[in-house]
Amino acid sequence: MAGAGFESLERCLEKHLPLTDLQEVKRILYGKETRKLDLPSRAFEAASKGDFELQGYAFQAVAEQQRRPRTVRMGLVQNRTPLPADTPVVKQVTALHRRIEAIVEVAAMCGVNIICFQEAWTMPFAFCTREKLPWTEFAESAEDGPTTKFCQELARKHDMVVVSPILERDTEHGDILWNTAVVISNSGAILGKTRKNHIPRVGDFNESTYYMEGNLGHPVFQTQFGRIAVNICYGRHHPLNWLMYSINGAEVIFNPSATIGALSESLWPIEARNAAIANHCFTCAINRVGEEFFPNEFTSGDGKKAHRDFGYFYGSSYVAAPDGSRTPGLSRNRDGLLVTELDLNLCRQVNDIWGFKDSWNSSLIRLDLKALMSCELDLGNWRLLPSSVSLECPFCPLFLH
Ligand SMILES: NC(=O)NCCC(=O)O
Repeated sequence: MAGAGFESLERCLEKHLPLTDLQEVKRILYGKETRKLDLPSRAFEAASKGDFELQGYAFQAVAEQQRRPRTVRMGLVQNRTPLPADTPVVKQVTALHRRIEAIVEVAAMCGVNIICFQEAWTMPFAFCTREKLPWTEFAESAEDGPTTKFCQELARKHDMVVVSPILERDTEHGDILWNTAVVISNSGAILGKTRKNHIPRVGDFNESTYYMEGNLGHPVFQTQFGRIAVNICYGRHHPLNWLMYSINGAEVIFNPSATIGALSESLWPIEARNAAIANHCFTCAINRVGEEFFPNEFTSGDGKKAHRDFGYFYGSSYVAAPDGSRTPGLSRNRDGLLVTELDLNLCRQVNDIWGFKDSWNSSLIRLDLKALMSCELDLGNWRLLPSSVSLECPFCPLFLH
């Protein structure tokens, strides 16, 4: 399996295909071409100085007579952990804050309205080890931990919504851990938080040693720039998860991830993109970059020899649109910022053409009415919760309100 030596699928195609073939291959593989964004030269200079990649693309919607375009710019950040995993915890967190601060400065130059970082961005992805200390020391309060305060400053300074996926310690409720994303308004206020709904138990992804499946359902956050949701990493393999965020009104669903080539690289271009198509929304898939080594060897009960590394995190962050088109990916081997301009009107335009969600939406409305009117339900596997209008599916974290 290729590591850092293989830069990206796009570079490989561009290097080896004649131009006319390349255009056809891209049309079939990537859908309607995204326009390259004209980003300021000082942003490219700052990115080059900071040694990270900067790419920008725009998706287009048709001009409507009665709605103005709802144009917003998204920033997706992928990065390696700058310091070795055995460096003191606070030093690692501080180094990551400095790195992200520099990338967010460039995002601001590019007019980004909403920025999202990778899963558990303040730490190495140490859950493979199954050791508790020092890794649990990376956990912070979602409400007033140092990383949330740092992101609130960024949000205020740059007038930017910040989506900050962290390892959360819920100090108000028994000090337990969660895999959480904090959503911070461009005013600096905390809009809320959302928790990873599906926890992997595959290969070295031993996350269930640390935290449970999320208990916050599928919240959607109304920001000044549109309605957003966060489907954390492993949640992207579960179509009903994307569906619920979309039914709850999300126009853009972020998928901050940490995943390795040997496990998921062939699924990566398909899953978030398919979710954008199936749910008539934009999806933003973000993955970390590079290799991380841990002080002690570990195994995961799968017959593999004891090892100290997680494997190769292949970056390749991208954005997909409801019409099935997508941006090229960031590279597999460099830190990067992907700036994407979206017209959110495209969600409804594609919904009107394909209508994939219409049957879901109409049946949900019927369920709500039935629950409200009689509270007598015959819904197979669904059961009525005390609120009388909420239904819970026993097989997956689906809640209907
Ligand atoms: N972080 C995480 O959930 N990874 C699981 C592996 C995958 O989803 O590709």
